[in-house]
Amino acid sequence: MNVGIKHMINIENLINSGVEKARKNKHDVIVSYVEKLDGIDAFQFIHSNIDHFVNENFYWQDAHSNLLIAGLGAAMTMNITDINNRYENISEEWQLLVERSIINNPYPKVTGVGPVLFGGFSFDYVNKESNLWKNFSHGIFYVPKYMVTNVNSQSYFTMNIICTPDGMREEDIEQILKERNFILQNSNVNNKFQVKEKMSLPNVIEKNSSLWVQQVRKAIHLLNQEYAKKVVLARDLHLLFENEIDRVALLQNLRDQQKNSYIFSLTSNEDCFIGATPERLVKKEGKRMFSACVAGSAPRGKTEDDDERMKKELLNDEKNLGEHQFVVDMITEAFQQLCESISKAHSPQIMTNKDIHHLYTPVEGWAKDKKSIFDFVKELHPTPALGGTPTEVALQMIRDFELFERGMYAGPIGWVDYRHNGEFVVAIRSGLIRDREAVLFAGCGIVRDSNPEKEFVETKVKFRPMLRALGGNIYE
Ligand SMILES: C=C(O[C@H]1C=CC=C(C(=O)O)[C@@H]1O)C(=O)O
Repeated sequence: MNVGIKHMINIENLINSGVEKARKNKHDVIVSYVEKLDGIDAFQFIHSNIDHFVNENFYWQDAHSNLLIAGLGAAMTMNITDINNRYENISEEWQLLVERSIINNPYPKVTGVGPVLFGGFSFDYVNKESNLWKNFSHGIFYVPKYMVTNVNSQSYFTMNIICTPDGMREEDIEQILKERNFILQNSNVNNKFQVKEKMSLPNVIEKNSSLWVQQVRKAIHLLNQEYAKKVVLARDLHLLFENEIDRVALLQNLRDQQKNSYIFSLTSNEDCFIGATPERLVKKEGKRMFSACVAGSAPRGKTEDDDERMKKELLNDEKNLGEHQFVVDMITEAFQQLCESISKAHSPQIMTNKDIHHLYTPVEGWAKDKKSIFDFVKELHPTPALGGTPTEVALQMIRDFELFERGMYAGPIGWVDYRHNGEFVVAIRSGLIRDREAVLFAGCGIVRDSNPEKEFVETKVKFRPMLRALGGNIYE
């Protein structure tokens, strides 16, 4: 792999310009340097270097594996301090950072290269203090130090360096260049991934299951009193392993097993939030906006005929269609507010994943001037696929009835690049990994004619992707 001297000189010059600009303007400057490097695979990049960046790394793979982004280290971090203005604050901070950056990108038409902000927001704006989510709090975003983007069969390497008004010493610059070369040499294609040891079988702790069914029953009672129309209630499942969980192996299993899902992983200190979700919240490509209504579910059939029957039944099932329609109405309304024009399918289609079928209605639009991806996230989250209808009543029911703290589960997670394109998904089919423990989450849309026992069975199906990837297949 060519880690060339020419690049080193260019980077050094760029850092010096960054330091000068930072000094002159008395604010931090991000210097971003993009190279096209054949043969670096985003996953390979993560697994070869993760031991040196255990506290800050992320991985993203879209549902068609068209775009893979992997990041290591944090050039800068944005924490959410003011929960009420979280979308606006992150958006403004990002805008400012981009305006103040120096970017050397010979490939300006390529999405997801150069400075990229990756991260997520917690599901609820009212978060109880919880030990489980101590490393994520209300959400976290960071610009990686090193990043690989795989798109359209090409590989790009981005390096982001923060220059402060205090300047940078010669040794620091040398150190940065050394680190870059080390990482690139490590990421060599011959360095094939191997699971270190087979994961031990976990002890799966299914606590509060009958209590959860009771809570769902109580919620249905309230829905029947017209308190709300729909609420999504979730439960947690704890897995305890003998040894520390191999996160790279888990990521690899999700990639192998959940072919048409978005695969995401976000590490903050010793914790990793990871999952394989089928659900896009919003994607921005210039002014083109895409969202997806994904709600209403049926398990896969055991035979092909059975599977076809399941799909047909789902497409005609009143309860599921009703549950789905709340999501369609809400996303359509949000798009009508933020877009100049919109289009959507007239009736739901089927989206099929390894374990489950969903009702699915894509929605598209052309954004009004100056609308950022964060404006869309703010308006869309939480859709009734994750919260309920009406939103605020549903949120209160979730706070009252759920038996765990959602944290980042079901929240928006994703990325935005320096040209303000990006994508956010809803972080379901997910879990939090800490040392030997995994906490998984799964929920269901509850409406007036829901059956609590059937909803419980549906959560089992939704736990399967994470359970299988972790080797704890109690619900197969
Ligand atoms: C809340 C979850 O799923 C949502 C997304 C798709 C279908 C759903 C449903 O059919 O209930 C849920 O609304 C979850 O998987 O944890």
